[in-house]
Amino acid sequence: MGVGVAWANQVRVEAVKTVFFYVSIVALVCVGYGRCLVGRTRPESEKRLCYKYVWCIITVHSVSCWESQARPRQKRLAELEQQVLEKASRVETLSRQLEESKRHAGEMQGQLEESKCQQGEVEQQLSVRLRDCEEELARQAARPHQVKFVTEIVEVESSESQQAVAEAQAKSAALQEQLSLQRQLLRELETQLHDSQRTSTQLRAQILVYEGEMERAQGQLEAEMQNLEEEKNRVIEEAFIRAESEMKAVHDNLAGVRMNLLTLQPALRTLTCDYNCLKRQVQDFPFMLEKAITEAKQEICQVIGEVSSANQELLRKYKREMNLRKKCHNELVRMKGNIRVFCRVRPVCRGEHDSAENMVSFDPDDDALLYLSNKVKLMTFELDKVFHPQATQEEVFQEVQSLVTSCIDGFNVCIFAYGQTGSGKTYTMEGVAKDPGINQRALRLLFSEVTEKAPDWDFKITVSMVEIYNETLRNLLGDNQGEKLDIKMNPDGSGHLYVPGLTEFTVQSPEDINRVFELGHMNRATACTNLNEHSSRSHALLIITVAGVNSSTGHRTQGKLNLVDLAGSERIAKSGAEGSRLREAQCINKSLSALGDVINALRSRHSHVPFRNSRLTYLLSDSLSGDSKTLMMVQVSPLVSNMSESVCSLKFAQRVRTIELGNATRRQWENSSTSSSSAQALRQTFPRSLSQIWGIRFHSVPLPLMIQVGKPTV
Ligand SMILES: Nc1ncnc2c1ncn2[C@@H]1O[C@H](COP(=O)(O)OP(=O)(O)OP(=O)(O)O)[C@@H](O)[C@H]1O
Repeated sequence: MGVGVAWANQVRVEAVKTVFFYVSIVALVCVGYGRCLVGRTRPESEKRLCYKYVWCIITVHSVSCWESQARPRQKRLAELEQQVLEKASRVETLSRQLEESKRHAGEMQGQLEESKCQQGEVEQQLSVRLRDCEEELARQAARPHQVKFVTEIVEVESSESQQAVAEAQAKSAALQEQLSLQRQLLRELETQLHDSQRTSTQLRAQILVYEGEMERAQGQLEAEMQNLEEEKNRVIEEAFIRAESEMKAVHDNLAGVRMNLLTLQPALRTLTCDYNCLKRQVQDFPFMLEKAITEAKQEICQVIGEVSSANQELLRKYKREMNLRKKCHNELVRMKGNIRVFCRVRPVCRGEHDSAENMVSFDPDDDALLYLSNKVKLMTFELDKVFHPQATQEEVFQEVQSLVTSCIDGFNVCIFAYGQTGSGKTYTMEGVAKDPGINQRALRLLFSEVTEKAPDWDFKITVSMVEIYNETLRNLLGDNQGEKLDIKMNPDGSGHLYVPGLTEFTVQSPEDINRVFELGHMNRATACTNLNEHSSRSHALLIITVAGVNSSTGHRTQGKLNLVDLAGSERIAKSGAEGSRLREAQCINKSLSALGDVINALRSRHSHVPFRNSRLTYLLSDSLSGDSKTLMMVQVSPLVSNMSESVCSLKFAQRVRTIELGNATRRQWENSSTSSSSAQALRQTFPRSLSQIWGIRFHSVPLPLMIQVGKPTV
């Protein structure tokens, strides 16, 4: 039953598989047909090939299907045959058992017959003996006289008769005993007979049971054999029918495949033809490729030639534009003035009780105006830019960074911090560790700028640090702090100055920048007992040289940036210095005066510029002349007690600034008595608002005065 269900399941699974296969084939054909429809441009031979391919798949699958269905049937047939063999062997075993039982029953019957026979014989013997004994007894009984006689005789012949009686009695007892034994034996034989009869009855019943069972088993076996035979015949018949139909289908498919093969041949011929054509093309390809490469090379060469001539043209234009840009820049700087003056008012420091609330004030609308008021009057100072006490280091640097970067373009730049002691010069230039000043920020900016230009330009940044104390030059990056440096004319005949023995440190990474400042600060500190006091009385110079070469044009630039923290500018009279302090103050005064003279002479286009009047101006001579740019950062203390020094510093700054306004046109106005009134008239023609809108600034000091300014008084 279970086998039948499994068989049915398997047939069902096969049927599902077949249906699925045919559905997928139909889908494949549909897709193929759809593609053929879409790609109508495909050759007919390809379509035919596609159909043939599908037919082949169907044929192969049908054969494999038939095989896969025949395989389980054969297996089932083998199982049935195995079952028949098993049943046959069981029937044989049962027959053998039956034979055995029959033989056993025969034996038992034989034994029974024998026992009966023996019993008859014994019974017969016993009955004969019994009869003999009874006869004897009867004879004995029938002879009483004889006994009496015998008794008499016994009485006569007593011993003999007594013996004979005793023997007869013993004989009689023995016979009696034998009789009882025979009776017992008879009883036992009767019991055995009963047992044998019972066993025989049982065996017969068992034989009957076995015979019935055998008949039943044989009937079952025959029925099952018949069923199996029928099933086998049916299955064989079915398989035969299916195989026949499948064979027919296979034959049909085969015929189709043959037909397809016949039609494939022309397609194959076409393909072979195409292949030969392609082969010829492949053979020709290297020549075609070579030809194409040669043509492409020629075209590329032509294009390269065109591009290089265009490049040359662009380079020429670029150089022209660069020169123009430089000229424009110079013109712009010239218009703005090569000297710019900023003012920075430091905040009131902790512990300073001298409130400056009313002494310094600012114009909310104009960041170039600063007001100083003492008890009696209010003074107005106009500069290029005024930084109020809250201005950050970053804000200050924002204003000076264009000057700093111009040294990459080959300009010489000087930035001075000027002011009395304690007005914030060192703070502005050096700053503090957490908030560095112009020096560090400038070096970092230059480094990042040249790094950005690195692909086109090869720049080298070198740094030197010197200190001028009592007109003596000291190298702050060198090993020997006691060595005094000299300024000499360069023996190469270039007319430039140089300082023999001055250390030049090449900056190659941002870490180098930190190293330079640490070393400079350390060397400056080791050379003096009180750094603060010492720094007030000496000028500190950071000299940065930026030299670059353009890798494509070979164009070279060299610019120098001088960052100068000047010594304190307080008046000797007020400080009341004596001895060494007096000499220090005189030296400071001398160098600051010389700086004023140089600026004055430069802006006045004097034929002689007194650079040699101090070490400071002599050292900076190449950075102050020509197209160089100068920024003076005037530091002002907000304290009332520093009022007079603040006024002096601001007056000096303003004079410096007004000098630069008298540029090219100043020469015409020099020594002209009308120039003052002309400038005044010009100034009056521009309303202040207009001048602010156009960025043109007029100053409160008359222009001719600028030229008349002599040495700045400090
Ligand atoms: N803008 C500022 N913000 C905060 N503190 C400042 C500022 N400017 C100056 N100071 C502080 O004022 C004090 C004096 O400044 P600094 O030492 O820079 O003056 P200096 O002009 O260099 O003096 P010296 O000529 O003696 O060297 C310092 O403690 C400094 O930190």
